[in-house]
Amino acid sequence: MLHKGDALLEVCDLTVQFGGVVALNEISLEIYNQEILGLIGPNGAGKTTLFNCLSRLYRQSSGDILVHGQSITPFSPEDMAARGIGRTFQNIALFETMTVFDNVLTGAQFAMNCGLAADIFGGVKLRRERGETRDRIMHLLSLLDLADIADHGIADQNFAVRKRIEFARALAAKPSLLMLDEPAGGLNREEVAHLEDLIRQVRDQFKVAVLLVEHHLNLVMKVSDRVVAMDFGQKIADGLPQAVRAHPQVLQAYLGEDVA
Ligand SMILES: Nc1ncnc2c1ncn2[C@@H]1O[C@H](COP(=O)(O)OP(=O)(O)OP(=O)(O)O)[C@@H](O)[C@H]1O
Repeated sequence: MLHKGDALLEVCDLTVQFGGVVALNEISLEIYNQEILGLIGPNGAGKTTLFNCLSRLYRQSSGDILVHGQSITPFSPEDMAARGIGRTFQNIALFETMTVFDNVLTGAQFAMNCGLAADIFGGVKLRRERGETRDRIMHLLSLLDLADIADHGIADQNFAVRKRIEFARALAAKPSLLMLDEPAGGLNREEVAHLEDLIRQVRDQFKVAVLLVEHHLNLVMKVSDRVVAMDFGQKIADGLPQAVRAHPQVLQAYLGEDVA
């Protein structure tokens, strides 16, 4: 049984306003160690705003976010990786001129808080010579079925492969929470099934908690230990996937969409 004291991350009465638009309205939720939390909600519910606030790309108007009980309000996005919060992006931003291996290596550099791009590029050769980092990255690449293309460039890789590379890069930073922003976007049915296995495998092997923001409801319901549903910037349900799926306010929010 999970207790509040075990929370890895706590969102406390968080409000975000863009001019007159209240994107998040006093939302509170917790993420526990090594749990997979799915975050769902129709368009405009506030999922991306919350995600960006957790990454410190956005600043809240009021409320707080705690990681291991400590407020992350003063931190920058670069600080977050060093504090064990990793993320992937909806629109993949990989370094096009670098190899697959070196792209993943940049994630390991973030973990060491070498946030500046200059440090990353300057440090690549040095890092590469360090056996432990290399072995760890090769292990990650194997797990993600990328080992065979470790020395290949990014430019030739298709969308699904790029997503796995981004996944590997986020894990290279040794996060305790991995935030996945619509990882199923643009994937076919087979690739989504693979992603489902991958998310569980990653949680089990790397002992990370996972926050999964996703429109693909079947994936969320299958893979998550717990699901939080949002609508109009508020939390409308929080519980086991089947209970959230059947929740009247969730059904109402998704009226006309295939949630049941
Ligand atoms: N940068 C911004 N400036 C102004 N309004 C914004 C900004 N970002 C989000 N919003 C507004 O905040 C509300 C929540 O948007 P958000 O993108 O967080 O929802 P979402 O649940 O991620 O939606 P989607 O599933 O379509 O990505 C919406 O009304 C949106 O128009």
